Amino acid sequence: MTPIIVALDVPSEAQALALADQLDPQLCRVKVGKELFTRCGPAILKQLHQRDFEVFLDLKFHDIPNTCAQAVLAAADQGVWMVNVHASGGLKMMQTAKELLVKSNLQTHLIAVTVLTSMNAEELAALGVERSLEDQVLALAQMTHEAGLDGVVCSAREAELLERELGRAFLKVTPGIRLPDSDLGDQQRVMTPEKAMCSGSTHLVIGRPITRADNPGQVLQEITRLLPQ
Ligand SMILES: O=C(O)c1cc(=O)[nH]c(=O)n1[C@@H]1O[C@H](COP(=O)(O)O)[C@@H](O)[C@H]1O
Repeated sequence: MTPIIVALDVPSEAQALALADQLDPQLCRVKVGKELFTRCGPAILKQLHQRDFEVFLDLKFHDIPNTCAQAVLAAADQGVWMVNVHASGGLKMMQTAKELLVKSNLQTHLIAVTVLTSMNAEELAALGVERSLEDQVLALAQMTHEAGLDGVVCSAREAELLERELGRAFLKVTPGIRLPDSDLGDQQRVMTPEKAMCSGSTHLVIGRPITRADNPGQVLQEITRLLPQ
């Protein structure tokens, strides 16, 4: 199965479906994030499922344990393949969400965001975090692992460290993927798709390099060809 997840970061159902219709569900999964979901609601998930896409619902929940767990359950009840929370919500928040999924017999993958790929070491320090960026990613990933979640969102730059410390089976879902000629945009910790896969990423989240291309379907095919088999 493909490691590529295309981020459908567009403001309407029509635009999301027009984009999805240019992508092959054999070559990628899709991600519905805060912008699209807040505009379209769960209807967009149904439309994407009807087109045979597996969906990562990226709403990055971060709340008290009960509220977060119920939101994760609500997401999983829509049949999504993956859902995420912020690891900085803490061990109890993550454990409660995982326990509710297990109790409800739902197979949805639950992962946690460590340090956003748009952040650099200075910005992290400005939040009052005294550890290095890598140590903070590792500490949050270890907590996520302890809580029994399936993996983390991190940058590909930390994937090798996490594979060493937490194993291959623990998912490393890495946004901040850029082609050599892509604009960085707001991303800071970036890597190319091939390098990311060789560094231990298990999944690549790719938005603008595909969605802003003249021919998104063709760029998806080209990236697929570049990946190690
Ligand atoms: O959870 C995420 O998906 C996420 C976490 C993170 O640390 N960084 C990050 O960029 N993302 C998401 O990944 C996507 C990256 O999009 P592009 O920068 O356009 O490739 C966006 O939809 C972000 O919301």
